[in-house]
Amino acid sequence: MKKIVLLGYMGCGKSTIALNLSKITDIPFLDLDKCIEKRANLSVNEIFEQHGEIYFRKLEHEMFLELLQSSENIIIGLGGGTPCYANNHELLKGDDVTSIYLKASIETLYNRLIHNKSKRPLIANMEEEEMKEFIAKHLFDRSYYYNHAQHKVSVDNKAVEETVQDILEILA
Ligand SMILES: Nc1ncnc2c1ncn2[C@@H]1O[C@H](COP(=O)(O)OP(=O)(O)OP(=O)(O)O)[C@@H](O)[C@H]1O
Ligand SMILES: O=C(O)C1=C[C@@H](O)[C@@H](O)[C@H](O)C1
Ligand SMILES: [Mg+2]
Repeated sequence: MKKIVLLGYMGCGKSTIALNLSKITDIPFLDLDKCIEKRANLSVNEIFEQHGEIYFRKLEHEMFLELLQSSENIIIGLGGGTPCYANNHELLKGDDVTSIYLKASIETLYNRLIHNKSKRPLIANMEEEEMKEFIAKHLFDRSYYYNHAQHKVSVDNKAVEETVQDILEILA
């Protein structure tokens, strides 16, 4: 069964785009972070605080494998870091997988994340200036993994509907 996998940096719009794509295609959407939270019965923040990031990355890998192995068609919205750990990037090229990197500039990411950082443990406690520098470096490191996606869609200056349309063209 087919899996449409959306990936990219925190705030690039994976959850928002996946939800909209799901409504149009009638393919169910599962958010990997939410699946992990449900399994652990803790929020992502609480998992980081109580068990540490390595524990989170293990859960994340297991849950990603589980979703890929399910017998349903699903849209999977990955966590921002998912492709960068546990060789998860190699899973982006699987036979029944269509993986799409939602590519956003540092500017776009900063402008979105600055209003919405409390639920993202990696940036929750950062000052504005520190955050911009962090995003720039982090995105640079992570791009190698994100670029293993089969397709790339730029999201800068686009409405949600436009990005969804770009994805529908890839899927056609
Ligand atoms: N195309 C868009 N135009 C404007 N704002 C958007 C767009 N897509 C998403 N947003 C906004 O950007 C923020 C981040 O989006 P979203 O939570 O979907 O990102 P994400 O990639 O799932 O992040 P995370 O990795 O942290 O889960 C949200 O507040 C959302 O409303
Ligand atoms: O970019 C990251 O490493 C993360 C992104 C979020 O989706 C969560 O998976 C978690 O906060 C880690
Ligand atoms: Mg999300």
